[in-house]
Amino acid sequence: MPKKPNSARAVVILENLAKTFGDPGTNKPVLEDVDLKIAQGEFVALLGASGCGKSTLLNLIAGLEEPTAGSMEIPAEGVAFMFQDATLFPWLTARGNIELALKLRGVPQPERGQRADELLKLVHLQSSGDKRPHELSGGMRQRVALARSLAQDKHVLLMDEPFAALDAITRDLLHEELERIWRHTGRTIIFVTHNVREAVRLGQRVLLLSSRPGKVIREWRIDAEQKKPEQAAVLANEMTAALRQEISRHV
Ligand SMILES: Nc1ncnc2c1ncn2[C@@H]1O[C@H](COP(=O)(O)OP(=O)(O)OP(=O)(O)O)[C@@H](O)[C@H]1O
Repeated sequence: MPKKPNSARAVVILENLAKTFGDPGTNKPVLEDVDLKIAQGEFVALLGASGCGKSTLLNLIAGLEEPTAGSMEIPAEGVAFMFQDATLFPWLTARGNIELALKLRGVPQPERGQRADELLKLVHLQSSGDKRPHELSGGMRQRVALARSLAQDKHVLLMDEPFAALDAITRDLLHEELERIWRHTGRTIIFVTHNVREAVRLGQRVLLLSSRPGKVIREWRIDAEQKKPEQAAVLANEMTAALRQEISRHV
């Protein structure tokens, strides 16, 4: 079981982080004054309106974009990333896609097969390792993508709307899977979504980002009790109201 967030050390620390695309003299910042500490083993859901800068924030943490201002501490080993589209290599099998990530990490060839099999088992795809992406359903492809991001063996995993394109039943199933894997591996997960139910279902902490500029304007801590259906529905309504208020303020 991951430690409680309050008692664990911070593994991601953002201070006054800002990002403006293009000329800061003429363009408005997308993100401004983002202050955030994420504890080891924590599951954080980032919620916000479309275009508020959620992906930009993940890209900054991943080092894919440079901040315009502020400071950032992330683990020296870097972070793993999982996107909305599985972006698997179509000419490789599910196992081949995972093995490639292991190879890029420097895992020696003899170990790769066994490690890939373990990861396939972890995402419940042990019997589909020899299938190519086009032979898999959308949910199965996202499982392969999850196994591939775990193959990078980084403690921090960034997930950018990984289940947004899936149907509701598959998404619910993958929520269960992800929660199990998170508990099993003790990873720190930062999960972007605009789905309030998904944020309540998965997050130990849900952060609401404002729009233009994006900054953290509210946060909810969610314990096991609050994840029970009735309380979760109340929380989801509260978050929806806050999100709507933020969208109308912006409009
Ligand atoms: N490379 C870029 N160059 C210029 N503008 C960008 C770039 N990347 C993102 N933006 C702008 O920054 C803003 C925030 O985009 P971002 O993708 O981070 O939002 P988001 O909250 O993830 O949106 P969504 O929920 O719709 O995916 C948008 O207005 C977008 O057009």
